[in-house]
Amino acid sequence: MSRDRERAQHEGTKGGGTGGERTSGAKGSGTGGTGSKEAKGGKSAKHEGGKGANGANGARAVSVALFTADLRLRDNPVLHGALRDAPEVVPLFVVDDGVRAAGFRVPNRAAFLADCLADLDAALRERGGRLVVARGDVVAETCRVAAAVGAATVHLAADVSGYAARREERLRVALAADGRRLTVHDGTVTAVPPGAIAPQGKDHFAVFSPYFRRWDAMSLRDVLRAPRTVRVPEVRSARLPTAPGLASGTPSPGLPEGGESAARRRLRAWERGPLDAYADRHDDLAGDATSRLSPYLHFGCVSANELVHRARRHGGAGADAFVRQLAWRDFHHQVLAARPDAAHRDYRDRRSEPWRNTDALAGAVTAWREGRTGFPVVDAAMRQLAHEGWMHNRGRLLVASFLTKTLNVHWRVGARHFLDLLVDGDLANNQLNWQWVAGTGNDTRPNRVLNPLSQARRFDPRGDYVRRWVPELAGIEGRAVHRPWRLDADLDYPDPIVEPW
Ligand SMILES: Cc1cc2nc3c(=O)[nH]c(=O)nc-3n(C[C@H](O)[C@H](O)[C@H](O)COP(=O)(O)OP(=O)(O)OC[C@H]3O[C@@H](n4cnc5c(N)ncnc54)[C@H](O)[C@@H]3O)c2cc1C
Repeated sequence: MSRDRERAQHEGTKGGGTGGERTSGAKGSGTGGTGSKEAKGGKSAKHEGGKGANGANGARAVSVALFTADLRLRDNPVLHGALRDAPEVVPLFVVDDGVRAAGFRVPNRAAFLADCLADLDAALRERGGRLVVARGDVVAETCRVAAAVGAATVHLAADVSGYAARREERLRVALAADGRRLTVHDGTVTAVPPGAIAPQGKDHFAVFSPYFRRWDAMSLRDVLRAPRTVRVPEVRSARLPTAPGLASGTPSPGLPEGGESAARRRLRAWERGPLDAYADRHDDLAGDATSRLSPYLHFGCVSANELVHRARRHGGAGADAFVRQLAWRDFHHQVLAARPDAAHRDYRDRRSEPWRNTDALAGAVTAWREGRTGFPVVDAAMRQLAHEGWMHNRGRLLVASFLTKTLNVHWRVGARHFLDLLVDGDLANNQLNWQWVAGTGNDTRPNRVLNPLSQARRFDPRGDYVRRWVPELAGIEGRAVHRPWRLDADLDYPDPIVEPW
């Protein structure tokens, strides 16, 4: 049975709506979906007596909330579940060697992560607790901490990548071997859990529109309050990591501040400001009219579930359009959950053009990376990425089209560069959006090529976005900035690397 099917079957075993949880462990079935009832009758009793873990005999009862992509106190089913289980909780973050080894810890996301952890620790301290930090293999470290405090249960968010699936399985087996349980919470990372909705006889939706119809009709779980107090038992903790301690290299200068507090400030400003005009303005490159919540969603500083609830309450065309974008996020997550290899392999290839040899195009790829293609709107977007670790969605679409459709360079080359820089760099959203643009994903128009010039005229009609990011062209007024090759001016700006069309 696929992971999603299994999850779907057990969806709602506890918690209902989109917030199911699966507990497994002690009895040793080794697979998920045993349901909390069965697991509670398991070997955990051994710990109640043996290690003084559980409250039944009057001893201390402890559980572990393992934070991963849910670095928040509000609306966090993992923390909520751990606190429901036991009066004392270890809020644990493991600086995971596996993430670093896979090349996913890069300076921009490391800087953001360091902010998130500091903010989470401060929020826990306000509530009488603190964040416990460990370093090393996430499974070994979690088991070590659970054993040190005599925890019967570890709580974890369900997540979709192949790495997350392996982590969950390894943790389940290792904890069960030690007589402990793992409870996995759906609806923590996404609003609607992957697999909760699927077409008849299939494990995921490959097309967005029918997915959205079902997604929109789902009743979401209620938003959970942040706990008032968190009691943490005595346990050794490493120091809070700093950005340089998480990844070497210099972060981009214009990164946003990470953490749940910063996410709440951004959310409030977004709701008071651009949200109402989002339906009309979200494609305006210079307008800064999108939420910029993507890094906070990626690290779980705010939950997608809460954002959907709040937007629906807010109402209006802007909020509806915003909810639809959040559904795109869930859509890509359910594809990756069902097809983890889509992170690296074509989901399906319907392109008419073959890929070109990247070595032969090394100069063009470097120009693309550095924002020196000679197409101002492409270069502006690439320079925004380098400076802010973030790029406007319209920019992402057109630079990805330029690389994969105009230069015919494989999408993996562009996706890797994005993952190296994006502070919201996310395996599901990044790889599957790249595939969508490249014509190997779910796009219904696989051979569509975005023309940089017409895109620029449409989405940067006055040229403000280009002038903001390409200082060599800052003196050119109006939309003429989009075609510098037509100007009779001595500009320190490259000629187009391909013939403009
Ligand atoms: C080639 C390419 C690569 C991308 N890589 C990533 C990535 O690594 N991480 C990432 O979070 N998004 C990625 N996106 C999707 C999208 O560009 C960003 O989510 C969006 O620009 C973030 O800005 P925002 O928070 O202001 O978005 P808003 O417009 O305010 O949208 C709200 C939220 O909806 C979600 N969302 C919006 N558009 C999309 C979309 N097309 N697909 C999935 N979710 C979406 C995001 O979580 C976003 O924060 C990529 C898109 C493309 C075309």
